[in-house]
Amino acid sequence: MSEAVSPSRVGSPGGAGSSVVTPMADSAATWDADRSRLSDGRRESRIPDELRIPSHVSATARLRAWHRRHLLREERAQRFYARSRNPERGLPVAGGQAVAEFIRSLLVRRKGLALLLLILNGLAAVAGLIVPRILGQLVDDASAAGTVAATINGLAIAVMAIVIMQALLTFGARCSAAVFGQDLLAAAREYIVRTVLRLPLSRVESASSGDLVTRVTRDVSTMSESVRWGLPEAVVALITTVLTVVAMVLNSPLLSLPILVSAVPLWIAVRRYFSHAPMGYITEGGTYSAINTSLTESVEGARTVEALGLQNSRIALTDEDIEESAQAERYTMSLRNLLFGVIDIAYNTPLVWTILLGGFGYAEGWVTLGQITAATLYIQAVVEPLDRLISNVDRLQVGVASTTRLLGIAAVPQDREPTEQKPSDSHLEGHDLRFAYREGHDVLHGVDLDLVPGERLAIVGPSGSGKSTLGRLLSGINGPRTGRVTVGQVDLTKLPLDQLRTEVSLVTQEHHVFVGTIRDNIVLAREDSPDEVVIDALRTVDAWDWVQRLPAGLDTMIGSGNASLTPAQAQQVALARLVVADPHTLVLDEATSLIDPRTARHLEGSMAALLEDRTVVAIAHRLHTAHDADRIAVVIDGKIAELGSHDELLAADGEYASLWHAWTS
Ligand SMILES: Nc1ncnc2c1ncn2[C@@H]1O[C@H](COP(=O)(O)OP(=O)(O)OP(=O)(O)O)[C@@H](O)[C@H]1O
Repeated sequence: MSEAVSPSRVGSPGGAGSSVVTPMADSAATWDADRSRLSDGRRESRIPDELRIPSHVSATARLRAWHRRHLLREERAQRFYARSRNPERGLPVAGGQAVAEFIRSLLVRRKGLALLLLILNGLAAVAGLIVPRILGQLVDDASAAGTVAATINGLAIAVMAIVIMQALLTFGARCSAAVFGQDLLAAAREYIVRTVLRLPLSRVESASSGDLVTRVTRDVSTMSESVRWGLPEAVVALITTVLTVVAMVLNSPLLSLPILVSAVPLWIAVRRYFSHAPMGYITEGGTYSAINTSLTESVEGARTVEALGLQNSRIALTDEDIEESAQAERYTMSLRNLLFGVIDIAYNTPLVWTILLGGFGYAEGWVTLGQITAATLYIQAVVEPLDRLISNVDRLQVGVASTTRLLGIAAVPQDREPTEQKPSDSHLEGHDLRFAYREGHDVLHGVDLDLVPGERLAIVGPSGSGKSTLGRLLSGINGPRTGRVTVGQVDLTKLPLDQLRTEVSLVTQEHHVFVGTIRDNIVLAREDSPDEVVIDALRTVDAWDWVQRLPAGLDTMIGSGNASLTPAQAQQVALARLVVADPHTLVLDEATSLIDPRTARHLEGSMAALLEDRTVVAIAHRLHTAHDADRIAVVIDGKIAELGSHDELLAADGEYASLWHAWTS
């Protein structure tokens, strides 16, 4: 007699083997979608041949070709950006206003530290600006007849004292910047962790895991880098630059004309850069997510890739992703090159003009030698902070792009609105349940189900008929499109998640083992559970024997990089976790299918005590599970076609009866 009982699986390899079929079919669909992604032109990574720059052409032709390529990359970045802003296509990207509000909220709470940072940097910058002025005075005094050596010595000592003071102020400013940056970073990280943890499960599942992982790893580290270093450095550089220019004007308005004039092209270049860079960097981040998504899919589906011979298409897909990312990086690189080119010209030319203008002004008696000296020193002095300002602003742009992606996670709409309502009892009821994974494609069509507290209901039906979807709705993972699932008259979607899990829990084949001790893994839902409760739970699921044989017993570290558990043991740990959580209703979706049939029957036997007095909805893939149930719901094409006890359904001689006869014959 076959153990495989889901009607569509009758005749397919039974037991654990059958569980491989569905994932492979699902994965094949994903791979097919990937292949069509390759062929439908959405991926457009390569630069067309006509835009390739031939080797022996004139400089103007090269410049024109470079410009055409730049425009082409810009167009592609715009298209990629538009796609990534579409919330239907995975995790959204936040707008500039949300980023500004986020940064403002971080800064407002650290006003004191931010002010100290500004004051110290301002004083250090002012100290640095006094030195050229004194040196200019020194030149004037030295060139004037009759200046006594004591005056010159006094000025030299003043320069030394100011340089020492500036060094101390700079040191203090850098220390406060580091503290400020670390504090901001910690706050930002806490915010991200909180945000990710409150993501609705239904949205996490529909988002690409590669994208989510890229956001919480690369984007967090990029944002941190720019917050820790980019922001304080940019503030310091900005203060120094502004004060240097002010000092130049105070020293000689005439000699500051060249630097003021060169600010115009610089302003234009910076504006142009700012209007394009955010999109470029967001696109760049999106392409990293795409690479991670393809790689994650390939690694997770390695068996399917091998079984279906998809290696070449996976490699081609990853190549396309990498090429697309390279093009996005080249686009932002050309934006930077353009900006830095203009900056180089903008601050080298004024030096020449200042000296020329200074010579002319000196001859005309408009300026002194000291003013010319101070002006040239100021121009030299403005180069370094200006350079730092621009490169840190660029770093901030990358950080802002990452922040928009991180805040995009927070923009994911919630799928439930928790209220204070408390269920009056443990009566679970579903009424007129309709649900669609894709708009306009309902997979449940008005299901009504009234569970009697304490009953055991088995759901059977062909593959794809909607059994698991119904299970997800009954356990509150997804909210129905229409209708309500209530426990004690309260909608499941109106219960806070931690309360929901003590009312009803879904148990699936995905039994995750977290890194930690066996005890940690079991007390997740009720962290203060004593060891006796943990051991009882392990006994209930028949796991205590093997756990106590482990060298460290309950303290044995499991999860990635530690002692590995067999699938059956991992499932037992997951079930023990559930025993401790103690919900009054359990939805079991293939909960025992990975365990070999004998162990499964044994486990089901030992779970009888747990299941007693609880409402159990078992999505049944072995007909004996259905046979033992109080009632059986036969789901066909998203509707309950039959509902009744084993005997009643056999007597009715419908779908269930024919399944049963096929299984027992
Ligand atoms: N995440 C999803 N996104 C889109 N469609 C989905 C998703 N999950 C399930 N579906 C579709 O919804 C329908 C019902 O699926 P469901 O998994 O509920 O059926 P099932 O009866 O549990 O099947 P099986 O016994 O094979 O697990 C199927 O057509 C399936 O392809």
